[in-house]
Amino acid sequence: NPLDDPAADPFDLAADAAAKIAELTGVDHHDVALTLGSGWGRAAELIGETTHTIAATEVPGFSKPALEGHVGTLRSVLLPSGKRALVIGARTHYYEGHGVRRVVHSVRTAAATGATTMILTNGAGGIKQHWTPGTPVLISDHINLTGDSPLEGATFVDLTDLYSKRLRDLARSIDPTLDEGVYCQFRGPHYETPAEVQMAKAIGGHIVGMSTALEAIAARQAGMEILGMSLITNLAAGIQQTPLSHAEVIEAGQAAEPVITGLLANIVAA
Ligand SMILES: Nc1nc2[nH]c(I)nc2c(=O)[nH]1
Repeated sequence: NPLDDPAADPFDLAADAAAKIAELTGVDHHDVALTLGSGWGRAAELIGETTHTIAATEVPGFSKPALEGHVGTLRSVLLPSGKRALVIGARTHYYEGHGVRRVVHSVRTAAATGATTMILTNGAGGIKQHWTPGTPVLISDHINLTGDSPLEGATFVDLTDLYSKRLRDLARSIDPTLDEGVYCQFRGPHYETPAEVQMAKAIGGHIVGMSTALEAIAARQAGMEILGMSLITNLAAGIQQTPLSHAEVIEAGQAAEPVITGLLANIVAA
């Protein structure tokens, strides 16, 4: 992967990726980009007409996803409004150990296609007791526990209102029952111990996951407005009395799919 070359410029590679997407789709500008996390995979079918589907491996800097449940494609979707959405079904997780540049390449590429709104979705563990598996929640802020950053050098970027309150209010105007919470990104790939979940709770977290925070920082650096949403597919360790299982996670995501993809379709159409 060209991003593995320390001498490579990640922004040049994002521009190359955007040019490749334009070449392969004939679409030279996208307005909004969506990253589909566990359980959100079907959203592209509901938000508009998918006119082009590209294998992510055909685009510079993207790689085959390590996680089943993630499709390695990029899709250009024509929205009812006539705007264009770039749907990223090829998320690289930080726990894959390929470095943070690979994790945020899709966001930088989306910005290079012209997108000014970045919608980051994920599957995550819930700390609030009343969140049952299959509950979608808005991300109000994050706590980055990775100890890493996509920003390099003296790049001091403000992260106030990182998860746009305007877009959260828009989402709530569509579904007033939507709750929100602070997302804690752990490195993973292991799930948290009950003690780590209690730590996350003690420091003000409501959601635990293994993605999103680093992508959001890169999206802010690119000047994008960000909406983050988590599908609570399990209660975090210790909050729920039974052990976590990946199978349970996939199952809860599938059950919630029609609800959350309809929500996403309405938000994007607004
Ligand atoms: N860190 C973390 N990530 C997750 N992703 C999903 I789906 N559930 C979890 C969880 O409980 N913890």
